[in-house]
Amino acid sequence: MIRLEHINKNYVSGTKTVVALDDINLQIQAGEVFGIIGRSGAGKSTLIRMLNLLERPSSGRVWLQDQDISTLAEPQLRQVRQKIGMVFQHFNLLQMRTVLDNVCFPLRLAGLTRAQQKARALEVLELVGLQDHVHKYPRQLSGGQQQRVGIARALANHPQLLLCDEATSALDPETTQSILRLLAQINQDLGLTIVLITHSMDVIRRICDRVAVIDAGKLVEQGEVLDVFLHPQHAVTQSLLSESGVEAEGWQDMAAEVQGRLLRLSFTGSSTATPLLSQISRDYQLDLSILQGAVSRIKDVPYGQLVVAANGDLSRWSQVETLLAQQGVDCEVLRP
Ligand SMILES: Nc1ncnc2c1ncn2[C@@H]1O[C@H](COP(=O)(O)OP(=O)(O)OP(=O)(O)O)[C@@H](O)[C@H]1O
Repeated sequence: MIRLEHINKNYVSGTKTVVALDDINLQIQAGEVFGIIGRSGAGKSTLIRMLNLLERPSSGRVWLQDQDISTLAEPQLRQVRQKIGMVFQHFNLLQMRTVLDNVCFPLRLAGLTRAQQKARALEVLELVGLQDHVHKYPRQLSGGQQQRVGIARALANHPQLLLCDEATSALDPETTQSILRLLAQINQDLGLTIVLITHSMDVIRRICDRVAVIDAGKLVEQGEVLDVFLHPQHAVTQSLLSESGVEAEGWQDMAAEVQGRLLRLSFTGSSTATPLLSQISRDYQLDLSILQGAVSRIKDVPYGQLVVAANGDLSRWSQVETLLAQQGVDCEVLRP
């Protein structure tokens, strides 16, 4: 759908050059929800703005379907941008215009008549659940409702791609959930490709199919959300996960106090509901103590991680490993 090829972006201010993006290669598939996560200053905003060329790369190419859009002049780019909607952290609504007029705005720029603008605006406002608020002004709406207007405006021109720039960062947790549910529904019902940037692993966990981790302008890790959550490779990914409380970490502090073989067990899907530990304990006469645990969901898939100490006769350990593998549980030996 959209592909970044060897993208570099430098900002020069005075004698200083800031390398905001360093050789980024990224491919986003049609129909997926793709999350980009990183710490403050990592380059997330610069990266998402490359996808609609609100920022031009210092070098490298941006492909939308089979077209290299990085070489287009502004007038052609404006046409391409009509197919790429964008949602902003602080909504960016016109305060002196009604909800309806805010959504009509991009349709007017696209050359639709007033009647066509109104018909389409009402359609997308209904889609985001704001049909009863069309004549209000932004200041009369809650933050979540304002973001719904932002989403309706972004959807007005039937985009193929929706970019969300920290779309839920200014919202409280409950409103964040309702906006994330709306984005997931739009992705499913309209088949719309969504790219979002966030500093929250919770946002990634709730709606993304794939994730890329960016650190100091470099893409340090990417993959399916489930794989990255269960087997994070890069130190930044590991610390973002452990801060978000969705990874079973912190076991090191307790490891010295317990004896036996230390294991990290990763469960997904139906294996999270299987009483596997009691079965192993009973059948192999092992004492199992849980040092750390986290159980959650990635999109609709339950998953969990447990750090467990196993004590007793470990001579039949290979059978335990076979049983775990048969049940789809990944077993990593943290201490033999
Ligand atoms: N217009 C600019 N001029 C100079 N430096 C810039 C400019 N925009 C961004 N930068 C720098 O580029 C780097 C990446 O910034 P960017 O805003 O993309 O990061 P971010 O991950 O989105 O951060 P945050 O989460 O805080 O918004 C930072 O060091 C930032 O200071």
